Amino acid sequence: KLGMTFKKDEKFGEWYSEVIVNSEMLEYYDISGCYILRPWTMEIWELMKEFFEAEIKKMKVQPYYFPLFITEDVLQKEKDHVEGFAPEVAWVTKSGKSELEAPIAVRPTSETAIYPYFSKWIRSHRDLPWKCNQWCNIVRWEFSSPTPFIRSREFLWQEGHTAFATKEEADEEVLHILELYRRIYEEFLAVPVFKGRKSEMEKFAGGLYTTSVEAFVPNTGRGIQGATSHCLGQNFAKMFDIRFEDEKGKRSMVWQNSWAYSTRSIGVMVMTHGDDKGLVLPPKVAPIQVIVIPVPFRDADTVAIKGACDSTVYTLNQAGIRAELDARDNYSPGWKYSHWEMKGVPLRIEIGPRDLANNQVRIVRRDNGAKADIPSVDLVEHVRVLLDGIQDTLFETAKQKRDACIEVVNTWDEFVAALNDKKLILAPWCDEEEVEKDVKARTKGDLGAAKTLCTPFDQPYLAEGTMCFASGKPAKTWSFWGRSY
Ligand SMILES: O=C1CCCN[C@@H]1CCCn1cnc2cc(F)c(F)cc2c1=O
Ligand SMILES: [Mg+2]
Repeated sequence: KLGMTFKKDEKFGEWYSEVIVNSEMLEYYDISGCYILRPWTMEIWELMKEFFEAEIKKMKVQPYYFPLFITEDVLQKEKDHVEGFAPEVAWVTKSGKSELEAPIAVRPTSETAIYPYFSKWIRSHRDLPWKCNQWCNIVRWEFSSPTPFIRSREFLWQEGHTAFATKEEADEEVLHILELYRRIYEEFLAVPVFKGRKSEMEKFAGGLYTTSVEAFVPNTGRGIQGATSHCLGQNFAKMFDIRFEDEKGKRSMVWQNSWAYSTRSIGVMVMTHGDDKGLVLPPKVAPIQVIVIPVPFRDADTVAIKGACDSTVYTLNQAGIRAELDARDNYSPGWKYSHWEMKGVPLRIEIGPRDLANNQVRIVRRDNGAKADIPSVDLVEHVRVLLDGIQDTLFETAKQKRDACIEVVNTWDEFVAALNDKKLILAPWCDEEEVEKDVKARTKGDLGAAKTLCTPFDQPYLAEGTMCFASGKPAKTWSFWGRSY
């Protein structure tokens, strides 16, 4: 389908749905909250995975695959970690016509599937640090309105689960992984994020503390958790009896972390960069970075043009640039321009008789529409510079837009006004959970309540005597607040 019906700044929800379908990323499915991920998505997912997998391999993280199914007893093992989530768990109760002895859960996360085996495998300090990661699908029967990529009943993620002899080692890894997540968002998806710590209320209940990278969607004024890196402390070691014998023969509980990012990241990228012509892909995650299109003229030498296109694609591929040729004779050049713009391909190269005669190509940027005639001899260098330029421009533009949404507030009235103004709020907070609960209660509404998004590691100066915006008590920290996905 060519051309968009909806505009990003007018009907964001409809625009988003149209972009991901028209760009052939995703197809709707007959089960609510479930979606078909098509090659254009899977190739983006694989490009991110290539980076992340290489980085965790440097950390000696080993690949595993644990079963999709978890017995009821095992899942219930950790009460307070699962209890709040119980409504989201999907259960298998039958096979064919016969009832199962006991219902079996489909994994909503894999702690309870994995940790009994950590208990069995980890015996000595020589087994530590233990580092495990799996790439898999997860099922959570969410009830709030589903949004493709952002909130679905099944999604793909990686989940890392590690164990250490000391807290120091665990703390260090939490931040190392969080930096990888920042890089995935900022260096690959060109999406600006804040690193920070979740509040006691928002953290993973089963853990000691949670860190996250937080993104923001200006169009909806909602924050969104991009990825999480938790320190679990020794909570799960206690529950699952995961102990090791140290050098002196003393048995101690391990210190654990768990960390994940998911296909949600792809949805955030679409929302951030897409425009009214469709998807806009950052080159680092573009399955096709350059599409080459022959522009034949009635009596022009179509064979020579095709030859020039082939050699252009070949030269770019040899240079490690993902280039493809669209020589389909059943579509016009104009149709192809719109089609590949809809799919968000960063650069288009047009080669027609004039280009051939002047031994040049015409290059068009997807992000800003700029056109340039480039001598074929300097092609690779120019394309590399252009791709890097697009990557940087997308990030800087997104960062500028996100920063323009930040509102520093000091009073409740300013907070409410900023919230209704779809702002990302930075406010001084007394860091008390009761106050956080109170803010949630006072901002309940059909758009959802305000909550803390994170306490950013990068703290602005907090002047002596600054009061909490909500309680009037002495503020202890600056925190980001807002509505969220
Ligand atoms: O966020 C991560 C990183 C990867 C491993 N897991 C942690 C914590 C997941 C928190 N969480 C999140 N959602 C859940 C949904 C459920 F239905 C359920 F039974 C349990 C959970 C649940 O534990
Ligand atoms: Mg959830």
